[in-house]
Amino acid sequence: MKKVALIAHDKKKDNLLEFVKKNIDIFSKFELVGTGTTGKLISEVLGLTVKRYKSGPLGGDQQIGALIAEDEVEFVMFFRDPLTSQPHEPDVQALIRLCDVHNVAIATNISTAELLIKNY
Ligand SMILES: O=C(CO)COP(=O)(O)O
Repeated sequence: MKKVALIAHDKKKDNLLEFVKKNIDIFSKFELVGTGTTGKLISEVLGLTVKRYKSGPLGGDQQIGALIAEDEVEFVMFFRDPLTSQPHEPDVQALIRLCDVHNVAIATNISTAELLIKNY
């Protein structure tokens, strides 16, 4: 079973939390990985085991990108905040690029996430 990656920018964390909670039966079937703060929140609030990497601005997006490059990731939920400037925007773009390079599904908003999760 491949991993599922969970990432959200600060203003989108509640949305991701709500989405994972709503689909907890599906998410609990996967090995979950996430960036630092997102992973902590999901494991603390929902009680799921999430392997946490570094916080996004400190390299977490790149660590998740490395898992994608190793073909270890089934899909990515990355709820981005397009209205707030991110100091690590190049890392965000690199992660999305690697999803395209390796043909890994990535949902960057709830509507896409809803469609994606219907496959599972
Ligand atoms: O910044 C992020 C993704 O780019 C997310 O990082 P955190 O989960 O540590 O907030």
